[in-house]
Amino acid sequence: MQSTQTAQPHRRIAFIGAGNMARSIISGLVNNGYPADAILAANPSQPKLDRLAKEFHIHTGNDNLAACDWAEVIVLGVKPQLMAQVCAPIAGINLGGKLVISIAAGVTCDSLANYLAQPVALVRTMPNTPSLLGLGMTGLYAPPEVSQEDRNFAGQLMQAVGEIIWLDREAQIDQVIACAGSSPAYFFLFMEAMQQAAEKMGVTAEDARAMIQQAAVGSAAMVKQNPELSLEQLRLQVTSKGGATAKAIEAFEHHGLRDSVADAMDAAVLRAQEMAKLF
Ligand SMILES: NC(=O)C1=CN([C@@H]2O[C@H](COP(=O)(O)OP(=O)(O)OC[C@H]3O[C@@H](n4cnc5c(N)ncnc54)[C@H](OP(=O)(O)O)[C@@H]3O)[C@@H](O)[C@H]2O)C=CC1
Ligand SMILES: O=C(O)[C@@H]1CCC=N1
Repeated sequence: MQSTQTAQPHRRIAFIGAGNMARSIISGLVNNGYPADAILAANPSQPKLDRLAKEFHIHTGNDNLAACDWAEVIVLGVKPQLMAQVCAPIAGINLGGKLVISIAAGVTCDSLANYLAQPVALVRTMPNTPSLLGLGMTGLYAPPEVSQEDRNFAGQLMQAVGEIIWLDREAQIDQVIACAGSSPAYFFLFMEAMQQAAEKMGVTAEDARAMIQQAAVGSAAMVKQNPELSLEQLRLQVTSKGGATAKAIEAFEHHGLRDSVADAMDAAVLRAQEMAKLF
């Protein structure tokens, strides 16, 4: 895995599918100064497009083919199970000179190349929703034939919404799903469980959320700002011998938190591998 940073010119980007993830990336791009005039979102239902147009002043439309014709870079942002159906008409366009970036989980480069039915410059990415705030984490993989210029553009694009990691092997995309694509949901679940427990103790939902979210933000910042400290060391700094935290940690370990986390991450990888066979 390696990262890259080379300034790239702005190219016209069409997002095919304007759902949660596309919206996160578009928001991050525009907020980072990518020209709104060079971005188009295509989606079947209008309300999402209206919201994007109003907030980010990008082009919008319902015609995927017109969007792909206009674009120099096509970002496929539909659900994996819709990918074949969405790509079928796009395969009729000459994609020569265009770059196609997929954000879909579980759709391989081979499947995408088959769906698009022509030699095409493809980059597979696995972003996550914190991209909305410019705090995303994206893994990228490109087959060997993809040019350095296209790799640089895809890397630069995703760097506009957070950090990136280039992957040497496509299978590593599934590890990125387990570690970063899906993991915001794990953290939300953990905070949700904490909030429920706090409410059971009699803390108001509002106070519980205020305390938990600030503790989460502070903890993440401590991790980032202290790269010389292991996660274990950071945990031990909180865990006074014979104190309250020690008892809480003991309860987590007793209930097998580590095994639960490992099982959950294995399940995410397994499902991504299953999807790759299905879609
Ligand atoms: N959400 C996440 O955290 C992450 C998601 N991903 C990947 O991103 C992709 C999108 O996920 P997500 O944004 O969550 O899903 P959403 O359902 O929010 O977005 C998918 C969008 O595709 C649109 N769509 C459906 N049919 C078509 C069509 N024929 N042409 C154009 N657009 C169409 C839908 O429109 P409508 O609603 O109007 O039907 C919807 O807006 C998935 O492949 C997923 O694997 C990757 C990383 C993280
Ligand atoms: O759940 C999913 O399949 C997608 C991939 C990572 C986050 N959402």
